[in-house]
Amino acid sequence: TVYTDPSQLPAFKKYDYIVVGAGPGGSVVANRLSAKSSNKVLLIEAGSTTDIDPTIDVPFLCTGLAPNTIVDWNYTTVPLPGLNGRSIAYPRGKVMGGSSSINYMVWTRGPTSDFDRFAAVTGDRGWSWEAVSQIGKNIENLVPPADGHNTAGQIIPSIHGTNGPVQISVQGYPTDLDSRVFATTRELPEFPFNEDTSSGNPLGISWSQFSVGGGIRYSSYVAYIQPILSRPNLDILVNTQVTKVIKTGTVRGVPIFTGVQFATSAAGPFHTLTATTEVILSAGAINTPQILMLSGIGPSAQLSKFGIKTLVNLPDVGQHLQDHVVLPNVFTVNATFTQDDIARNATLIAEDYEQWALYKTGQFATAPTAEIGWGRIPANSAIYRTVDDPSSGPHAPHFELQWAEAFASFVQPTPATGHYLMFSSNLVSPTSRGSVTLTSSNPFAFPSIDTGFLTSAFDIFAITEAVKAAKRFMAAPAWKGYVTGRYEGTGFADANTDAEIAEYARNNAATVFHPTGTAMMSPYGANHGVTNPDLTVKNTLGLRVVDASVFPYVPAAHPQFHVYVIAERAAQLILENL
Ligand SMILES: Cc1cc2nc3c(=O)[nH]c(=O)nc-3n(C[C@H](O)[C@H](O)[C@H](O)COP(=O)(O)OP(=O)(O)OC[C@H]3O[C@@H](n4cnc5c(N)ncnc54)[C@H](O)[C@@H]3O)c2cc1C
Repeated sequence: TVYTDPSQLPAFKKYDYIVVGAGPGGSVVANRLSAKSSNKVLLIEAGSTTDIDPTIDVPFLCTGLAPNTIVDWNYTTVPLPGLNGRSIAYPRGKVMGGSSSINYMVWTRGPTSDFDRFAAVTGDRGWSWEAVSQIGKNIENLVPPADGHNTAGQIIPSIHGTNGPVQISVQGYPTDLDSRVFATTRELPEFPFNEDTSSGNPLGISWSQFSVGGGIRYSSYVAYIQPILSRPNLDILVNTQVTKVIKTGTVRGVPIFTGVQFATSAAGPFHTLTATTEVILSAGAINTPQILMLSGIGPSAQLSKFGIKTLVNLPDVGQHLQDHVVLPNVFTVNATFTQDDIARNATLIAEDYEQWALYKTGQFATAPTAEIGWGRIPANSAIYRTVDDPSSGPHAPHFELQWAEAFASFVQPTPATGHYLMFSSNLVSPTSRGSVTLTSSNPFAFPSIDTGFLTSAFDIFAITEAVKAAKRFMAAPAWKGYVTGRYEGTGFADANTDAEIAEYARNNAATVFHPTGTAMMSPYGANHGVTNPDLTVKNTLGLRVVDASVFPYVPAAHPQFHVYVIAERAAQLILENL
């Protein structure tokens, strides 16, 4: 049953598990635990059902879902020193499916060494690539792209699953841009073609894969919750924010946290419920640490500042926030049609929408970004004289390259005329780390988010190298006559020296929306970290975190796949314990 207000919950109902948050983490856990009919599961989500915005389903319209919408938490960061003091929008999905309902649907698996590093730093081989790769495959259902084109040579089907809940597909409707990108891979040996960057060795350039199937977005809601709405042992409570977890007892001095408090506004009323077995926090990398701290689980110095009694002193709650930096480099192009023309033409939008609504085909049935590439800074770079390579291994990327046939900027509005190509340089192995801290003991007050972007020597070096790589790429013969210049409005046209490129990066960079690490895993018994390798919260009982907060390092990839992986394994661990 889906309840839209806490007052609707029948008083007699008891739950074995209460899952907080319906993003990829919470959706998977709620599904897998309720697959066993004797488990009674309650899933609580702060946002509403997805029908609040029908464009959620439309892949092409993803960029309109945030910031400043009803399906976004509408956070902004603090002024970021590395971005010349700019505060940036920090979208997080607030709707069933969480951020997977508003994300850009890019589907990537990181390098094998990322998972092996998780295993190494947690002391749990269960997180190694070898151990999780089958779990990952079982999540996927590879289907044809929306235009049904032959994808031979654009993906290696044998490494993907075909029976899992999340439909994935190669980008649809190839364009001129695609031919030029792949022509460049033949012209410049520095940028090799990689038939499938999800193989565990992502280096090189490939067709993009998306969590899109049959022309619609496959969010965690569509994949994991919608198909099981009729399960009698699963209840879902939407529009309701969990304000803290509650200590319900103690075993040999260890506090049990199986209670939750929730409300729809700061004015209350505040309701409570106790799970008979476990509470699973899947509120995402910003809200999970906020809930922990509001509950008295976190750095005691910070908690006492807001009059919150420390029940479990865990200094790393909210710390070690790691995210990827996006820097959209805009080129002007000699074209008669780019995606810019769609945004400027209401008739075209209406037509494309109608085609999508009727047939789930056409421009709107595919995501707006095109190819994807992953690269490393040269091994003989000067930076290595002072800094160790922060990547997880020799096949792990430092930066990502991504194309779209349109203007894109986080600081400039789209110009009313002209045709553009966006070629972003993203930093995916940052050494900078930030934090999520409380601003108040009021659970409805926004936490303070500091991403720490571009505050380390390595990060500014790597983003500068990534811009230079993008420039070399676009100087290949394949772009002759098409690319007419670098866009002036963002300062890109004048970013020539390393110092100028660094300044241009500080003025234009934003987030790829991949926060992780704020409840990071560490070995059992370690006095750092927040969660154990089985994702239980240290020095507690009955409480687990299953979401992007637990990664000790941000994956060098778009992370949704990785969140599904940790959630599938977490569900296995919970079920095995019974
Ligand atoms: C704009 C955007 C674009 C992105 N693009 C991509 C992409 O192309 N590819 C990719 O791989 N990744 C992408 N990501 C990242 C990816 O979506 C996230 O890593 C992933 O969704 C994280 O899953 P999660 O379960 O940890 O948290 P979330 O998906 O954020 O889910 C958390 C859920 O918990 C709910 N919640 C929070 N607090 C409470 C509370 N107190 N009580 C009740 N419920 C609560 C939230 O409303 C939300 O529904 C993008 C993210 C965004 C925001």
